[in-house]
This record gives sequence, C-alpha cells and structure tokens, in this order.
Amino acid sequence: MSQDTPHPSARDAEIAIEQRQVSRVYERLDQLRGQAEAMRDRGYEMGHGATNEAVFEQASMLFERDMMVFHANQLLQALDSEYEGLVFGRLDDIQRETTYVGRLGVRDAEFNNLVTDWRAPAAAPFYQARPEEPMDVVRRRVIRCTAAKVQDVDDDVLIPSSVPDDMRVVGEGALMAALGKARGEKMRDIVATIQREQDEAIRAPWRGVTEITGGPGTGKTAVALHRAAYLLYRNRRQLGGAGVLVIGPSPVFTDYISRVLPSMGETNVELRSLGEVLDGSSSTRHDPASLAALKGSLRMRRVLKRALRAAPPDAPTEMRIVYAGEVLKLDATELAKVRKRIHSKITQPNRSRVRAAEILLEALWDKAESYVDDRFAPKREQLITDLGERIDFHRFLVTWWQILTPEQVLTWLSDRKNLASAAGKAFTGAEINALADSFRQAFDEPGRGPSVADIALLDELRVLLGPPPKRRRRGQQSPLNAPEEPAAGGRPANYDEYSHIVVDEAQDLSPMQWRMVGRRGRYASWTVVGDPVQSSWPDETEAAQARESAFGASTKRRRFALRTNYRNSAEIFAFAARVVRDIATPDELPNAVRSTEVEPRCELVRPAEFAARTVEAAREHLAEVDGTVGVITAMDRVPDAEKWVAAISDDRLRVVGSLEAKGLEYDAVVVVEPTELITETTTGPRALYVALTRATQRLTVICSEQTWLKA
Ligand SMILES: Nc1ncnc2c1ncn2[C@@H]1O[C@H](COP(=O)(O)OP(=O)(O)OP(=O)(O)O)[C@@H](O)[C@H]1O
Repeated sequence: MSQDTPHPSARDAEIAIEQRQVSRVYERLDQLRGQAEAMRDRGYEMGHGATNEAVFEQASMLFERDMMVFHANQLLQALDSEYEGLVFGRLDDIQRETTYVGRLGVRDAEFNNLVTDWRAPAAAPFYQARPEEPMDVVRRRVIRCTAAKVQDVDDDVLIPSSVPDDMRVVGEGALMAALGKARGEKMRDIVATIQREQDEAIRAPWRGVTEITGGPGTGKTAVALHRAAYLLYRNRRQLGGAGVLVIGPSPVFTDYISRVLPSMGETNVELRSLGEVLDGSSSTRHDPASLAALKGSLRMRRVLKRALRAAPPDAPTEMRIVYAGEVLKLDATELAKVRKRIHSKITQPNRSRVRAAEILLEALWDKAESYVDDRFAPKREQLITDLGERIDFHRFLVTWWQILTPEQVLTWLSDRKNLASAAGKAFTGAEINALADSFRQAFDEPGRGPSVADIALLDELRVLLGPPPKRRRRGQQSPLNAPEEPAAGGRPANYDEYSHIVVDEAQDLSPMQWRMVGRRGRYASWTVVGDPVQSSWPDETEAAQARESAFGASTKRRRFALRTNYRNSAEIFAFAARVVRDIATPDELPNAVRSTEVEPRCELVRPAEFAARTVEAAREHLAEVDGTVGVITAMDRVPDAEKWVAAISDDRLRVVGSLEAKGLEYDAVVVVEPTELITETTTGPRALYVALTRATQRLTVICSEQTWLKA
C-alpha cells in the first residue's frame, strides 16, 4: 500500500485504471443509444404502416419502447459535459468487491452493473460510510472527470487495517477541491461530494414535512434539489404524476439553480419564483419592506374579504323596473340589504350570480306585494318568472353583481375611501395611504404591474372570488356551476396541485405567501429549507402559524440541521457573523471549513467616491478570481451601480440588489454602503448578513461609516 502523497506515476496509474472503466461505460452508453435509436425508427415505420389490429398492437408495444427511447435521449442530453462526468465514485469493500457510483445506473450486455445510480440503496455507503461506521467500505474514491476523461482521483480510507498490499490510496480531499473551484453562471450539482449530514436529509422518507435548517452556505439549496431528484427516483409512482414544485425567492435564483436537476437526469420538476406562483401573473418588483410587511400580513385577508362584500364602486345604487304598469323601486339601502343576504351564504361571488338573481327577484316580489291594491294584484310565481326573463332585469344584474377579476378588486382598493371602508380598524390611516398608493401605481397606472407581494393577494382573491363563468355555447346548460375543463394531458386547466413541494428560503415567506403556496400542496409532502437568521419577515409568530396551516394534512415532521458552511472562506464568514452577533445564537452560526488566509477588505470612503471605488474593487476582483464577481447594493441603488460598472466588459460581473441576492453566490463580492442594506428592510442587519455571505473567496465592503460593524 502506498499512501498520502504517492509518486506521480502511482496517481497516473490509478487514473489510467479508472479511465478504462469510464471508457467502458461511455462505450456501453453509445451502444444503448444506437439500439434505442434503431428501435425508435422501427417503431415509426410500424406505426405508419399499421392497418390492422395485430399491427396496431405491435405499434403500441413500440410506443412503449419509444417512451423508453425518449427517456434515454433526455437523460443523455442532460449529461452535459460541463458537469463533472457520468461516473464519479468507486467503493472497494472488505470482500474486494468494487461498485462504481454515477449519475445514472448502466448495465453491460450481460446485465452486470457497470455503474450504480447515486440514488440507489447500493450507493448509500458512498455518502454514509465513515471511519467509526465504515459499512464494509475499505476505500472510497471520488473520480473527477471532464466529460469522458478522468482528470483525477481522490481517496478516503475507512478501514485502514483492511487495505490490501496492492491497493493504492491517493489524493488529499475531494471536498476541498470541489469547494475551491471557481463559481460559474449556474449552480453545480454536488453528487460526488455530498456529506453525511446532508445525505441524511436527502434520503429521508418522502411523506410529511422535512425541514432543513442551517446557516449560510451549508448546502440547504443543494440538499433540497438533490432530495427532489432522489425522491422522484425512489418514489416516481407516488410523486411523478402530480409533479414536484420547487419555489425559490426570485427568478434570478431559479435561473441560477436551473441546471442542477437536469444534470441529474431530472427534467420534470417545475421551478418557480414567489412572483411566478400564480399562473398568468408574474412579478420581480419588490415593495419597500414596510409595505411588503403590510401586504403579507393576515390582516390583508380580512380586508380583501370585506372588500368583496361591498358593492363595486361603479354598481348602480338604485333599481327601477316596471311591472304590470307599476314601478318597482329598490333604493340604495334596500339594495345593500339584498347584497348582504346574498353574501350570507358562503359562496364565491363569481359563482353566485344565479343566487343573486333569485334573491333580487324575491326583493322585487316583496316590494310588489307591498303595493297590492284593486288594480295591481300580481302573482308571486308569475312575477318572478316574468321579471327573471326580462332583458332590463339582466342588464341591471350584470352591472350590479359583476363578475370580477382579482386585479379589478385591487384597482378599487387603490381608492383610499374604498380601502378605508374595507380595512375598518385593521390598518392605520398612514398604512391605508401607503397601500392605496401602491395599488394605484400597480394597477391603475400603465407599465408597472403587481409587486411580488401583490401576487399572493391576487391569488387569495382568485380563490375568494371563484372562477368566472365560462361563456355558454348554444345548447349548453347554464355555465354558472360548470366544472372546469381538463387541459391537454389530463391535467385541469389551472393546474396547481403538486405531490411534493420544495420551499427554499422559507424564512422569508409572508403569511399571505404561505397561504398561496399551501394551496398548491393540499395533499403534498414538503421539503422546507431555511435559515431563521436570514429572515426578512417581521412577525415571526404569524408567519409560523400560516406555515403550519399551509402543510395541512401533512403532520409528520422531521428536522435536519446543517452545521458546516461550504461556501464562505473562514475569514469571510467570521467577518459576516459579526453583523448578526446580537441576534443569532452560536448554534445558528455554522462552521466555515475552508481558509484562504485572505481577510475581507473594508474601505471607509466618502459617498462621492463610491462609484470610482466600486469600479476599482470590481476590476481587482475580476483579476483575482476565475469565476463570478457580484456587486451588491441596496435595491434603490442598483440602477446607479449598473451605470458605474457599465464600462467593465466582463460577463463574469453582476450587479444585484440585496433582496435579489438571496440564495446566490459569487467568487468575489463588493458590498456598497451596508447601512443602506440594513435600513431598507424591517429586519435590519439580517439583509446585510445575507449579502456578505454570498462571497466564496474575496469580499470588499465600501462604506461611508462603520457603525454596522460590531467589534
Ligand atoms: N457537499 C458538498 N460538496 C461540494 N459543494 C458543496 C457541498 N455542499 C454545499 N456545497 C456548495 O456550497 C455552496 C453553498 O450551497 P447552497 O447554496 O446550497 O447553501 P445554502 O445553505 O442554500 O446557502 P444560503 O442559505 O446562504 O443561500 C454551493 O456552491 C454548493 O455547491
């Protein structure tokens, strides 16, 4: 046995051994692809010529094979060469058996395993074995490839006493090598280096609610995505049909993580940001924190419910209809009573027009009855039938009991008077002004549209209002209560029920957003990922209650806490931790494992120098690191910062607002004026902590004062 730092030829020899295996796997994949393509072509031919039942039967068999081919092709496409290769691990056990671990399972023509899928039980020791509990593994090897070429190998010995004489051990830490690599546009998968505490969360059973907490950079997002891939692989029958939804804080984030699942051959998971959860609406615009807090609180739900019980602002305030020579009149107070009666039964207003017509006709009958004399003696049934068929009655009804859209309701609420009467005592005068202004800008003025917080209100209103009736085609029955038509593929038109939901950055969901998300998973199991110290939500109790209700029937809970920070260098994390020292318990601060011996820089300059210093720092960092560089500022400063760095033509450079930086990472980060990041949220230093912990290798802070930096 040779150990630790072997002669280069020993490493080369081991690389050559692994190269032979990797080449065999790729040859076998080529063969399988060839077979699959031939099968698909034959299937097409048979399908075209099918004229009788027997041939059709064959064709349907071939269809099944086609599906297999389709799946194989998808998988092959997904194995992008940019990722670390198909085979990434090898286990040698105490019986001298060898198991290769990879992104997918591949067998040779005799059905012997060439590679075991990382999600299969046989691959579990690759992640779970440790010296105290080696699970019969003598040597665990990480194989680093670029496409089909083996670049390096890295070993761990778990049972030193069982290493045979001819077994070579090489390398000094696959994890550290992976962590030291430059960050690119998109997050990479971590299949080759998943750590034991992470693996436990990934492989936890699918039912119920799995909560994963941990500080910045502990791999929560990576774990949640690998868990989605694992769950679909192991429970495709239960989870594949209704689908898996991953919810992240912003489209920049969902774009950043978009390659992780495809790189593991999983292309059927839907990724949505919080501003995109509601079909047909989409937003990336953030309200100021205090306004978002109002819109996100459950008080808003009460206001919306009350708003729907009021008459639409443009509804007629009087009804007059002539019947048998008599004018029947309902004034504003009487109409308000009728409206109240209609609402007394809990139904969605958009589904209640028939009920509205019935109760309005009853009120007209009551009125008529009070006019009865020798000359005017109507019959109840007759009056109701006659008026119910009259065009002028229907004209009144459609303006008085309107079919509403959620946007229309928020547009009314942009009028301070309407909002104040719906709000009652729920909000102060100043809060009502702020909300009304914001709704006006969003819904009454061209070009802005809803904010991210408004999307949850629109979704709430969608459910409170009910769907608009479908247009009736000739010969069809009344559409008022018609069931929703299924869309192509057997899913209902507005498909929004998933079997498993992953919520990332869960600490930031407002109660209203939890309600929106909860509706997507009434029967779902959940993976919920977050870090309370990064929370930007002010009322934690209300959010916790809303989150509990969102889980609905899913009562089974399991919790995993991740404690190692894999992202930041130890120097960067120690610096960032200083800003939350008063609000985080030591338990909540993870342990950063990688030292670069480069301390973060904090530069005190005058505001007039921000632009020049930011540009300089960005240029320096671009020269120092191979990967991406992020300039993070308060949301309001983003347009300025974009102008400052416009002259730098390097596509590794990004400018992001502090709220958009959630979940992202860059090799180097320049944070501008921390105090602005603190004051733009309601939770103070937490937003700054998020920004500082985005950096993997280098960090520069440019500021005009340093009160934010605790000693
Ligand atoms: N086992 C691992 N092997 C290699 N890299 C890892 C491992 N675990 C995490 N990482 C890397 O560490 C970085 C941080 O991971 P991730 O973004 O999932 O953390 P997070 O806990 O979601 O962070 P935050 O809450 O700060 O956004 C990523 O680059 C990820 O690839």
